[in-house]
Amino acid sequence: MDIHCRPQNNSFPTYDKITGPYSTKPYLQHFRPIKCFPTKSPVIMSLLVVSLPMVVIVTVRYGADLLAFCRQLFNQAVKLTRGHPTVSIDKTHAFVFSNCTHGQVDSVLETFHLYSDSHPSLCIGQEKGEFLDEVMSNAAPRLVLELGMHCGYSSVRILRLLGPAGRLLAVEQDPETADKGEEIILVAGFKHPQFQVLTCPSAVAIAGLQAHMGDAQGLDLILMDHDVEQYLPDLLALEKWGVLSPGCVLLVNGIFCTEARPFLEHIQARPLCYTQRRQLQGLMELTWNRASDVC
Ligand SMILES: C[S@@+](CC[C@H](N)C(=O)[O-])C[C@H]1O[C@@H](n2cnc3c(N)ncnc32)[C@H](O)[C@@H]1O
Repeated sequence: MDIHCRPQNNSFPTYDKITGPYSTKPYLQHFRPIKCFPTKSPVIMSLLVVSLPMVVIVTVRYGADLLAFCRQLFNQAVKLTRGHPTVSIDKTHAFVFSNCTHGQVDSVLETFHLYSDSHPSLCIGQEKGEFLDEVMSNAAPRLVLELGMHCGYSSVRILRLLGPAGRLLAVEQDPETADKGEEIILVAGFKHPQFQVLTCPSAVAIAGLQAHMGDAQGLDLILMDHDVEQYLPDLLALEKWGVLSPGCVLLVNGIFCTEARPFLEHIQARPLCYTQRRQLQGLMELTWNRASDVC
């Protein structure tokens, strides 16, 4: 294919609709045809024919990954240039509410991911979310307590893996955040008998927990993702009120924070009561061995 380059004397030609660009006779002398694609070469042509299917296969197979990678790079660059803006519950809620498909739980989670790709977010996110999924699938809990509901991301993850008899008690101390989180849970398609939002500080929720447990014998899984300084007092209160069922799984986020040290010292000093299991990026899985008399 031949193309024409700009005229040397900068007197750029007008576009002639009938004969096409740069082809009217008076201007022809200004242009020097250049061969930009030697299509007549059989070697190049056969290379093209051979490589084209490979390009198509690679694009189909890895196109989404490549796109996601490029998007992440772009978002990181945007974050760097913008500095460190603060987390906005209103913006998180508005984005998820107006961009997800209502009633489709996967769409709600994907929209959260999309938002946190380019905005600061407090949600545990996809990687830890998948870890939470695994723990949920293994434990098959009946009653789950979530401390720190925020905008409902982890609540939605938990609810979608609960069995038909399963229930979630989600605690959030900030009333506005609790309303927004609850709305997102409803948008994801969950109904009120499946979950209850307790709008109060964790200590208050734990003290009154028995009233919300229904016919459940105890808590089977607890996600702690609220105030790290509150982890130990809340664990002690849970022990005191006797609401942990034998084998109860604790998923505790932010375990590397210095504020989490008293909590870690407590469980490490009681190896008969607590078994430390897996850990991912500061999200630690523990089990409570109530069977032991010492606990
Ligand atoms: C890190 S966010 C939770 C994120 C959530 N787990 C998720 O992945 O979507 C922490 C939330 O805990 C709440 N919070 C902090 N201290 C609390 C407390 N003592 N009791 C109840 N909620 C608390 C905050 O208001 C905030 O919304």
